[in-house]
Amino acid sequence: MDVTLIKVHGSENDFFILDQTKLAHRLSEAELKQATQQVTDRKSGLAGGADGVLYVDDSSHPQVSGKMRVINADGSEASMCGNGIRTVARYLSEQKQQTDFKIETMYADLNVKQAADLAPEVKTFQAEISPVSFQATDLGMHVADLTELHHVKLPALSKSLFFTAVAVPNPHLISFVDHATLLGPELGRIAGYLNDGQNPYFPDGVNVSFVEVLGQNHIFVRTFERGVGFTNACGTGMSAASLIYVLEQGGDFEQLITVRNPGGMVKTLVHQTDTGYWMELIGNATFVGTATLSLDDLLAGNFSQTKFKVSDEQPAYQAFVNNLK
Ligand SMILES: N[C@H](CCC[C@H](N)C(=O)O)C(=O)O
Repeated sequence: MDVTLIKVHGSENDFFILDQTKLAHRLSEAELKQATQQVTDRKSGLAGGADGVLYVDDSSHPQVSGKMRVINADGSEASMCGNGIRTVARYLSEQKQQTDFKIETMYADLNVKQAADLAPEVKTFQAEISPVSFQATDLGMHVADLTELHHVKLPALSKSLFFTAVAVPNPHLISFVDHATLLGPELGRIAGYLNDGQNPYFPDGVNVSFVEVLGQNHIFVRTFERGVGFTNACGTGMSAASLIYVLEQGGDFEQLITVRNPGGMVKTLVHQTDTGYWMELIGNATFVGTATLSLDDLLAGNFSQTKFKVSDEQPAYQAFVNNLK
């Protein structure tokens, strides 16, 4: 059985899209994990590897155009991927000739829509990021007897930093830092510990982001992702950071927030309802190239004979990034 993989990225947080509806039969859970670990490997994987694989399927929910499952590079499954859902939205938009529709994810059917291009030839989509929860039970967090973590010091992690934890719905730990700390070793040290599988605070791991405020409604987010490590950007991390920026650091509800990241830039909007919060994440959905190979080769990690057909989109994205101030 042949499989087609599309290499995509949102802010250079890169993935392969695998549309299971095109297969003769669905992959087993073990095959999903093995295929992901093989194809994403930065040394031996396909086309330089990736941060994860986005598996697309039909949704059984009414008025929902498709379903997305997120498997991290280490084979663990996540409930959501903000950069990834924008690329899946573009894929489904082109498959189904729709521009405003819903995608089923683990905990919610999320609204997605095509947005005005952020720059010439930079295809742009926006996605609803929700549900949002501060509950320790939704975060897989065990910090003393705290049920929520809002701007608190955790001496076991750092003598000086303050942390807020939020699920969107995947788990995020957010800390606002100065420029030197943003770029320094602390993020890797703290996140490496919280994702070691042994620590008592986040036994299942957590995405950790350091955030620097650059100006009003202008932040920089650097993330160490659960199941991956450092990535060029984390869509749910940037959305979570935007929410905490509004709640704790003077950001504005309902105003576009410019979020810089090592891979580029996205825009976010933070909304408040009478029951809580939700965000919108607006950013590129770049298709880098495609490859078709046998499932056996994918599962075995045999990519040496695989033809990867590069698209013409990356130069436009690079020009967009080069023009960012
Ligand atoms: N590593 C994340 C999933 C991918 C999220 C990130 N790539 C994004 O764009 O939101 C987790 O395990 O929760």
